[in-house]
Amino acid sequence: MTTVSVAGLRVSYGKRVVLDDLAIELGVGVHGLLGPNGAGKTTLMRVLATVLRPDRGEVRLLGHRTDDRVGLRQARRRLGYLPQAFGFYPRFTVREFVEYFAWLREMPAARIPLAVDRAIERVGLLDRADDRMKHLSGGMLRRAGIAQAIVNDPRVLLLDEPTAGLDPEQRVEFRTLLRELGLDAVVLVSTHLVEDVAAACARVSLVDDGRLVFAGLPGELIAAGGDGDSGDSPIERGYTAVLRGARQVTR
Ligand SMILES: Nc1ncnc2c1ncn2[C@@H]1O[C@H](COP(=O)(O)OP(=O)(O)OP(=O)(O)O)[C@@H](O)[C@H]1O
Repeated sequence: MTTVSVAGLRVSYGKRVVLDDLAIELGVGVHGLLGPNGAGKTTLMRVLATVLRPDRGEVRLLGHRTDDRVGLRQARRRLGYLPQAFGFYPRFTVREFVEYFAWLREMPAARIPLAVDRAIERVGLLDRADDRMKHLSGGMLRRAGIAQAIVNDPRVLLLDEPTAGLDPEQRVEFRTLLRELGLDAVVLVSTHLVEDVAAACARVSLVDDGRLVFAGLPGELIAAGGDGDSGDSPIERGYTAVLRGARQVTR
């Protein structure tokens, strides 16, 4: 079942059009979002997270249109979002930080304490729950960010470069968490680590210069690559082959 659907999406910053007539449909499961620097991944995430209003196009989250006030509020309650860069009050503890997002997403007060501890536990930060945010390492901050994104048990979870700064052990644990979350939610993960996609994503989309140039199974992306394509792994070679093909078509 499609739970996120975008059609005819156009977004510009000033005169620069960064997403142009983009359409994408996502169902339950983990989806990887790949693309070069500046391709428009974060912009797409921000539109889906309802923090950036598109110039035009239709965005539906869990059946709700985001240009409708009532629908927007309903969708936001079931949304989780880890931005690429996120702010926080440095004196908040990890627990206070996650609690704050539970409250923002209008969770029933009685459910918050358990949900907060569960989210912190799932990212492996329970032993640091009472530490102030300003005392965390970069990778720990990222994990606190993931905890706030999942605290409301979201049906649509948007993670913008969640593995940036995670050590290899944490990255492996995070992939396990992703697969768990993807059992009953739409999870969209943007990353530059093509290997994360091969390991944890059921489907993959590739954006280049504001356009969707590939959507399919990781195996299909791998199959697109050949020995002559650059890359250290089969999926990296598929990635460069698809980009090269898309750029030849537009020239
Ligand atoms: N606030 C902004 N104002 C003006 N231009 C912007 C703004 N945010 C992004 N852009 C431009 O929009 C384009 C798409 O940026 P976006 O951050 O969505 O790409 P990305 O695929 O997430 O890149 P990266 O992999 O480097 O994070 C880029 O050309 C970028 O310079």
